[in-house]
Amino acid sequence: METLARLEQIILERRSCDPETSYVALLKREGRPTMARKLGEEAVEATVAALSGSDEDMVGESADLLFHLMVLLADRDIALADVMAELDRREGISGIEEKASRPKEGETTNAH
Ligand SMILES: N=c1c2ncn([C@@H]3O[C@H](COP(=O)(O)OP(=O)(O)OP(=O)(O)O)[C@@H](O)[C@H]3O)c2ncn1[C@@H]1O[C@H](COP(=O)(O)O)[C@@H](O)[C@H]1O
Repeated sequence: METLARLEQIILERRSCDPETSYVALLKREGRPTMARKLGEEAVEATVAALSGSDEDMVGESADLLFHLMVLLADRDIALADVMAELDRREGISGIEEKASRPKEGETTNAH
């Protein structure tokens, strides 16, 4: 957690650096669609590692995935603390229970 908080600060600082020497600044220059594409690619790579890679592959791809998520959150001006707060809010709520409480397909939340 401390590591992610530090990474968040580093990313905020590096965004305004020279894209020739900073990958974060390069992603900023390329723009949000590139950041989003990279996040998607890293998610796929992590998925492949989970299914057929070594533990080392899985660790590496997970780190890439978290890094690119943090870059995108920074670009959206969303604080890591907000994501952590959402996870805290969900603590103790079973995913099964939460899914079952959603409106069924065809149902609307507004009674007319
Ligand atoms: N944690 C990371 C980090 N993890 C992954 N990466 C980079 O993310 C990229 C991952 O992309 P790929 O695996 O797809 O590699 P690739 O195929 O070469 O990339 P593309 O050609 O597809 O763009 C690589 O360039 C990695 O070096 C990271 N780059 C930076 N950081 C952190 O961000 C800090 C600031 O970095 P700079 O802005 O580069 O100074 C660093 O000190 C680190 O703390």
